[in-house]
Amino acid sequence: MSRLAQWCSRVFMVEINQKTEPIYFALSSTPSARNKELEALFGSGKLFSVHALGDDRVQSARSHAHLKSALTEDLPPGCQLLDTASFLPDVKNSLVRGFFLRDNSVLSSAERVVTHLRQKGSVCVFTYTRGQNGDYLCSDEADEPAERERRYYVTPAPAPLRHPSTLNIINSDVFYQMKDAYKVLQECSDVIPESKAVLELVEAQQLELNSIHDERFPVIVIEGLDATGKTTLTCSLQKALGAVLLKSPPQCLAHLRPRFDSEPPLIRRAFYALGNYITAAQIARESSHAPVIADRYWHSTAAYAIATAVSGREENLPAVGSEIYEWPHDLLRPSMVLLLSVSPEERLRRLSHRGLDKTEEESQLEINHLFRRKVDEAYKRIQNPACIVVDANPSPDHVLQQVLGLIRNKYNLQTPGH
Ligand SMILES: Nc1nc2c(ncn2[C@H]2C[C@H](O)[C@@H](COP(=O)(O)OP(=O)(O)OP(=O)(O)O)O2)c(=O)[nH]1
Ligand SMILES: Nc1ncnc2c1ncn2[C@@H]1O[C@H](COP(=O)(O)OP(=O)(O)O)[C@@H](O)[C@H]1O
Repeated sequence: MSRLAQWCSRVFMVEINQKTEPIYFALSSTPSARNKELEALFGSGKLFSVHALGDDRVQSARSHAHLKSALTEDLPPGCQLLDTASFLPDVKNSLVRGFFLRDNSVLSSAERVVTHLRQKGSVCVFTYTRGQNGDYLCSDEADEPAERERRYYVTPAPAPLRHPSTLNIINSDVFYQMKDAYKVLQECSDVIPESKAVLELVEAQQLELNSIHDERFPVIVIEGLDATGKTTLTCSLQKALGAVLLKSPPQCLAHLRPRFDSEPPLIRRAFYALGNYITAAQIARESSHAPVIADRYWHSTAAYAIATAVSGREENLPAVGSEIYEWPHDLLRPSMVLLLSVSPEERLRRLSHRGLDKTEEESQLEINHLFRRKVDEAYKRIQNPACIVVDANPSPDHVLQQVLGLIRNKYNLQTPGH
């Protein structure tokens, strides 16, 4: 069966932008009635869909990232590059991300770029052309000549029940067992040697964790977007409670973060997930003799991963109660998670005062209110434990007293010297 024939069971989703509904279409051997949405999408010019190929999930993830930068760099002005994906409706792990090219340039120069990529053999390219009766046809240059005689028509497809971007989240964007994240970095170790260092640190900490059982003192996690006041509050709590201050990712991984922050989500999220397991071992050790304050933990990892993976509107997030928001059963659970909530204006004021360079995701937060809203909503949907939202707009001391009150109400924690 030709590759194009194999893709006939799939639905394609093309996102014009983050605010409008995507356009869905499928390929069929029979033409369909004309459809204004497809007319708007296919309109005029040369059209291609391009998907990176890879022998395994690590190679596919990295090829997709390289393809995006290659297309962004090489495509001439006049070409539109749209995020696309193909999937089997409501089938987990069936999502294949790619790009849809609309070439309105004078010299159809996108075709040269696409042909070059196809010749390198690293991508799957479908070409869309307008038929005599005004319908649209799809062809695959890589198909055998005999196969190319077959005609595949673009036909409208209904929107699926679950937004396609939620199909691959489990164990590609968010990990629910250490061994699944561990496996991703094992698969990377030949192309990313630093993976070995991370795996060695995890093994060392896990050995230690197995020897620690009792957790006598509370473990309080402070969560929130950048510049909501986590660092300020966690330092004050450390002093006020005589607590041990930890963070995720742990300090022992700090020098490796830039390396993994430059990798696609599959690898980056596995790195952060393993960072949480190392932090968990440190929490288990320290909470046997003192209260522990953690600056970020699994809520950050899951919320940023989910908000990044789920494209389009906030409504596309997995529904409240979804398994996607469930805490990993093999990850130490904190006693309390406090989510610092600050108005967008106050947060920007603090960010500008802080003057530190922002991570790529924080830069995203500034230019993309939609992304920020999705991170915030994902934080609040995570269960077991759920976050307690704290108004962090007031002064540092007011926030500290508010949080100390919450902690003391729940635990009989005395301030040293009181
Ligand atoms: N800590 C942490 N950050 C993550 C994770 N996934 C994505 N990120 C993003 C969220 C933020 O954009 C950035 C946070 O980096 P840091 O943890 O170093 O926070 P930083 O100390 O820079 O800012 P902060 O003052 O803690 O908000 O990394 C994760 O699993 N853990
Ligand atoms: N409650 C607060 N009111 C006003 N400014 C604050 C408050 N908490 C922190 N800040 C200031 O806001 C900036 C970001 O605070 P920080 O603790 O680094 O946030 P985060 O760790 O969440 O990124 C810093 O300049 C800090 O001095």
